[in-house]
Amino acid sequence: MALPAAQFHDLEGRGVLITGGGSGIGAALVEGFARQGARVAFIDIAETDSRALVEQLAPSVEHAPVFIQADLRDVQTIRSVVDRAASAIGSLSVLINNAARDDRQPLEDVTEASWDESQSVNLRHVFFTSQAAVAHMRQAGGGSIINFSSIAFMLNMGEIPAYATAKAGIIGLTKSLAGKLGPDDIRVNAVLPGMVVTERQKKLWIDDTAIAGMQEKQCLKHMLVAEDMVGPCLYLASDCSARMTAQAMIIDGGVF
Ligand SMILES: NC(=O)c1ccc[n+]([C@@H]2O[C@H](COP(=O)([O-])OP(=O)(O)OC[C@H]3O[C@@H](n4cnc5c(N)ncnc54)[C@H](O)[C@@H]3O)[C@@H](O)[C@H]2O)c1
Repeated sequence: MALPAAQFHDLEGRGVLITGGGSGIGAALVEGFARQGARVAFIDIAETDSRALVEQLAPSVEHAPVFIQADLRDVQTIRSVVDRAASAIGSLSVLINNAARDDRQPLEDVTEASWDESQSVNLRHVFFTSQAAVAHMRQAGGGSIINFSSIAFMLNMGEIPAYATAKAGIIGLTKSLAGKLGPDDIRVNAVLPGMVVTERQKKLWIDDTAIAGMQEKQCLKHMLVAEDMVGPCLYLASDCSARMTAQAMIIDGGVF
């Protein structure tokens, strides 16, 4: 699957911040928005992949993406990196909270520390990054926040209690933020990907049998890849969805 051919002209020159943009779905989003002519900044903990992505894209897009290295588990640094991103790209109208880490952990092995770690990498930064972005969006006259949840929390998967909790929490957070920020014309929506086959997923968790098993459940018999998440996010970022907020959009090939 290639990136969508559609052009959303209102995204040209728009300030877009993507968390976890260095690899996987985030990297496809960085490329997808950059190819729309948006001014993209992305935050990631991983330097090598992120720098390689900027180098790869810079020659062929109007505005080279700006990479800011940070660990989003560290709440103290979030405000300063969001401010840095906004000043590097000139304004901030779109925030995509995509960073996460879907560690598996059997029930018996969960500790207080591992639970808190999971919430810090999968949920807490979604709130604090949004909180830091709001001032910039108000300045820009409005905005769109897109939060990455997952269908995983609806699949009764026993080995991901903390991750599933975080991804379910993102739906509640999305609705609360949408209620608070609607009067400022800041829209907040969630996306719930299905099984998206990325390099990391293949390396760590899924094999051909798992992919075939999920395709069996999907209405659409295609393997989902990172680029499949780009079109829905372009739509949610664009004025095409101007009256859509507090929603959760499932992109899973029709499992649910
Ligand atoms: N791949 C799937 O099948 C799938 C399914 C459902 C939902 N999702 C969601 O989609 C989003 C992207 O998933 P993905 O598969 O591309 O993940 P990924 O692991 O490939 O990429 C996540 C990115 O976040 C970055 N990151 C991780 N911890 C960080 C931290 N502390 N600070 C800053 N950056 C950090 C990583 O370096 C990486 O670049 C996630 O929110 C995930 O939960 C993915």
